[in-house]
Amino acid sequence: MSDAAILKFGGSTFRTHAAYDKLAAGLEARLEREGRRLAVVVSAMQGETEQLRGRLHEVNAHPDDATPAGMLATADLISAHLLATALHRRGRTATVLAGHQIGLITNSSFLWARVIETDPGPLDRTLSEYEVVVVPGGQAIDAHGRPTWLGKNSSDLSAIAVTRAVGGTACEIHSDVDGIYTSDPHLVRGARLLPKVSFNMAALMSLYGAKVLHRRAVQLALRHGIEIVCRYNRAPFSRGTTISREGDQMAAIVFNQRSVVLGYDSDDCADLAHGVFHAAGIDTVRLTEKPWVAVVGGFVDLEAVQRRQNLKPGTHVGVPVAEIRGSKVITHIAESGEDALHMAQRLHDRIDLPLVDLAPQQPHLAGV
Ligand SMILES: Nc1ncnc2c1ncn2[C@@H]1O[C@H](COP(=O)(O)OP(=O)(O)O)[C@@H](O)[C@H]1O
Ligand SMILES: N[C@@H](CC(=O)OP(=O)(O)O)C(=O)O
Repeated sequence: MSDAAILKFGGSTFRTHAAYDKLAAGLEARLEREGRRLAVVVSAMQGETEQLRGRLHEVNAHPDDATPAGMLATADLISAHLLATALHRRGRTATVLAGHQIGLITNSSFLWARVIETDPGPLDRTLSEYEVVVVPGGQAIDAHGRPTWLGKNSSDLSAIAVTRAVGGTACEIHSDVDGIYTSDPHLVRGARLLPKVSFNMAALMSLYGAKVLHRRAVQLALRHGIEIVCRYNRAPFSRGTTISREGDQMAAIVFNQRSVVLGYDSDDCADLAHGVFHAAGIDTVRLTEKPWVAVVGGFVDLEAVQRRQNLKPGTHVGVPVAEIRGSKVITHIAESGEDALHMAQRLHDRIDLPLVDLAPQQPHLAGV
């Protein structure tokens, strides 16, 4: 077991090539300060994964799942090599462990794969040889050695899986925000930083589409008691939120303009659709007051998934905006992504007011 620190840097860290040297300088300072080795999980440069998806779709609009799984994660691999080479330029020993080398074995659900086996050997051995081991996020292989993808924005999940593999108790996740806020601080005026958040609250926020942390990463961290420390992605890497068992439950307004609510003819049809999406690893919430399912976070070829699974396609109802109060949630529905933004702002403006008659998961069609 290694005592390495586990750090993750999201795609927002890498807007230019110069960012790799800046980060290498920050990592070097930490190596000199602490003397601990570093396992660093990195995401693709911002926008690169979707550029690759665009290129793939130009050639085939409906590829099989194995092809994007093999192709999209190469963006994160390139990013990992750029960081390793920036460290080499500074005279540091660093190497990359790609998806087929890190010891994470998943099922064969190529685009939303689940880790079923972890071999700590490769990470432990490599950390004993190099000061920094760089791991591209999202990549793994199935039991046949075929490339699998942990899903959109899954580098957080890779980071927690790596922490677990090396027996670590904390994982530091860096982004262009220093932590979890009461709503998206780039879109909602007055959003406030939440310094201590419980796993349940963080998981609930991710489930409803708060982009800052991957839902399954929070779940895996909870299962293994791994504390998540959210930090800003530039020096001095200020620490904003800690997610732990001791964290607080509080109020938040969560929305993701890419999420969509689908309506079905009956509760049975909605339950079936929810089950099918869930089995495919796609994040959905069954809104129980009506036969509606919220598909969270976008990047799902809804048409293809529904056709392939022989589902009668759901009708487009709107965009969900979740009002979270502790463990209770009301899902409001906005007509469009733009509307969701205005609705989130109005809800956030009254976030400190007590809410009367709060019913869990009750969808509200009317605006607020
Ligand atoms: N409640 C929230 N708290 C903080 N950030 C949020 C929240 N909801 C959405 N976000 C968004 O999440 C973004 C960070 O996630 P992401 O874009 O995936 O970053 P990275 O590329 O670093 O992983 C922020 O820039 C912010 O706009
Ligand atoms: N290739 C991944 C990278 C990732 O996880 O992104 P981020 O850490 O920036 O959310 C993606 O775009 O899905």
